[in-house]
Amino acid sequence: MSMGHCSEQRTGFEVTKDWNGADQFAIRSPRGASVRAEKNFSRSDSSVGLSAQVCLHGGQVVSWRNHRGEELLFSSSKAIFKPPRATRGGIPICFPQFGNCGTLEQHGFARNKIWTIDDEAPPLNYGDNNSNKASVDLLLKPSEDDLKCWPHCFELRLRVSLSMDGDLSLISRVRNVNGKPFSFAFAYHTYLSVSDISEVRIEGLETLDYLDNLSQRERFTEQGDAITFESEVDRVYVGCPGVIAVLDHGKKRTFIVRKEGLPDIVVWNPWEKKSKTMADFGDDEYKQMLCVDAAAVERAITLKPGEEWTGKLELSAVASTNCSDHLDRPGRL
Ligand SMILES: O=P(O)(O)OC[C@H]1O[C@@H](O)[C@H](O)[C@@H](O)[C@@H]1O
Repeated sequence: MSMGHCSEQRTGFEVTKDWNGADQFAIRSPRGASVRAEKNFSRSDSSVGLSAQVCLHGGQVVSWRNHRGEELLFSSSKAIFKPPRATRGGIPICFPQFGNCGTLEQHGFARNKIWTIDDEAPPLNYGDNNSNKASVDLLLKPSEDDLKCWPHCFELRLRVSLSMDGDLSLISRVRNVNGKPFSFAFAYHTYLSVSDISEVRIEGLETLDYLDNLSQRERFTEQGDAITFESEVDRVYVGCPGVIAVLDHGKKRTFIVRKEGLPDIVVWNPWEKKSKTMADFGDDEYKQMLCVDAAAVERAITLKPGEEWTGKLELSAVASTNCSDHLDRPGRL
């Protein structure tokens, strides 16, 4: 049975079974923060309090809970849990393609594959302090079938960490182990759970250019003070700052989205009409979700043989919608 990489900060790890009988890998940190990897997603009752769950199917984070045990990521009540299909919710990984911009399946194949626990994850050559975090390392390598449709040998590593404050971080590394350069797109397709989409606004994307997927990717410039929602939105904001805020006035909560190595932010809500055409969306559930994806979409990332790319997403949930709080990193929910 596969055991995960275990650093000295961790007090223990366990392999259990979920209610489908699939392997589930859990690590617990000294103050009880836990990150759990499951082979298949299940609606298991995740431990109350600070926690995150990661599926080996898709390398997908499917749950992130604050100290009160409140779920911070959206999952559809009609999500379909049958691999190879990605489940609707959490944080699917889009790689090596985003959307339908290429010859591969929508959003690439990574979200539909079974990843493995990475027993020997190389150290991050990157200023990430992993102390006081619970983390799990996952790995995806291409199968023979993957190589037939995307003939590039790669290693895609994902470290999912939960800090004692409850911040969730995802660090991905793509290494070219191929003889030739290759290019790819990448996105953390992050389904945030919100009270009601009409109560939500995004700050930090004002005045930026975006490609509107609802208008054949035509380029526009954002005019408003902040982004609010009254209809379907599907946009790629390009060249974004490293931190933006998603304010949920209904829940009096702010998500702080920090990113590195990922220049774009994709904002998506299908709204009522489109969500009704999607079998894995519950009635009116579009109101309870907002996808805010840290991404490299507008321009592909190119790696020469032996090169590695790193992209990081860090999410914090703050119990306030007072703008001035964002930068001060106040106490988490
Ligand atoms: O239904 P999927 O494949 O998970 O994609 C959902 C949406 O994902 C978004 O990120 C895209 O911008 C949308 O165009 C897409 O519809």
